[in-house]
Amino acid sequence: MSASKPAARVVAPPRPENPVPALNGKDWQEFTLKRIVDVNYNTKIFRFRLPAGATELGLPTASCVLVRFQDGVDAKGKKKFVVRPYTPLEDPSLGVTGEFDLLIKHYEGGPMSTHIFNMVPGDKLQIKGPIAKYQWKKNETKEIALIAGGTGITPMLQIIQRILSDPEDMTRMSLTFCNVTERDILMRPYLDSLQTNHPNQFRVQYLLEKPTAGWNGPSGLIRPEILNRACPTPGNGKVFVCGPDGFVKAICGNKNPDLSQGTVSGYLKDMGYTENDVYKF
Ligand SMILES: Cc1cc2nc3c(=O)[nH]c(=O)nc-3n(C[C@H](O)[C@H](O)[C@H](O)COP(=O)(O)OP(=O)(O)OC[C@H]3O[C@@H](n4cnc5c(N)ncnc54)[C@H](O)[C@@H]3O)c2cc1C
Repeated sequence: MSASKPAARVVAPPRPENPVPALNGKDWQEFTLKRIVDVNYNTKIFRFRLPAGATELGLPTASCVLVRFQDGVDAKGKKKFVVRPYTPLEDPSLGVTGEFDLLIKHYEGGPMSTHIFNMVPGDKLQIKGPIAKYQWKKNETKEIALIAGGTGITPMLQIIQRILSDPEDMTRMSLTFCNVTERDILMRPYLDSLQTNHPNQFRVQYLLEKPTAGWNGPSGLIRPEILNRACPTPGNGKVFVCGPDGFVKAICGNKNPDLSQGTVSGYLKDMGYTENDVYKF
């Protein structure tokens, strides 16, 4: 990929000079669901309205939020809550949209995803944050690889959008998006359009575990040959990894139980990458 900046950019209106963030890091706040957008057979986008006065959600890239709903009371009459982390789909601080999106996959019997899938526009959800995961700094490296499995695409989207929206950020990105079948690929038209509009800066490869007839991309499980195609050479860029535990474990080893990064193991270690080269979401 060449370093020249393409003309077309991610559609993001300019950030106001004095942004007012909705999130304050400590309080649970209620956000009203505005719209639901179908993505595929098990995943939808839930679009929430920012509260009056806020111009952005207030997330550093890349961060997640905590979501909760009350699930009855305990024996002492104290409220019980189900709490889960989610990664807003795009970085709302990129522009004044008055709203933000959560991309959520439904897990059969999963309390939070079932609760959210039962919501209708006008319903409210309690959200707290942000929880900063990785503090992206423009041009901190020339090249990055983003390796995502399933809904692990969400923090990658924050990084991609942050970089493509900043005319001064020349970082080149390679996304490897791994899914079970073709219909599991989330946001594919959007990702393809980014590749078309930013050919010098963004490329995507899809890997399917169980491809159907006619699939002419790579198939099988993630493995060094696929990673080799995507990753900068060790020491020359960063590799971001996000997905189910078994996926992350095979690629670079899981995070520690206290959620610190831990050492790099798995394929990336075998390929020569160290803790400096890898970030696990
Ligand atoms: C930092 C972080 C950010 C996240 N961001 C998102 C996001 O943007 N969108 C999104 O849809 N989810 C995201 N998740 C997962 C989310 O927090 C919940 O775990 C998920 O929605 C299931 O919650 P639940 O209460 O419905 O089901 P649970 O009762 O928690 O789980 C139901 C079943 O699904 C399985 N399961 C749960 N989560 C996963 C997973 N990620 N991969 C594979 N199997 C899983 C469980 O093992 C269980 O069998 C994120 C998780 C983390 C840790």
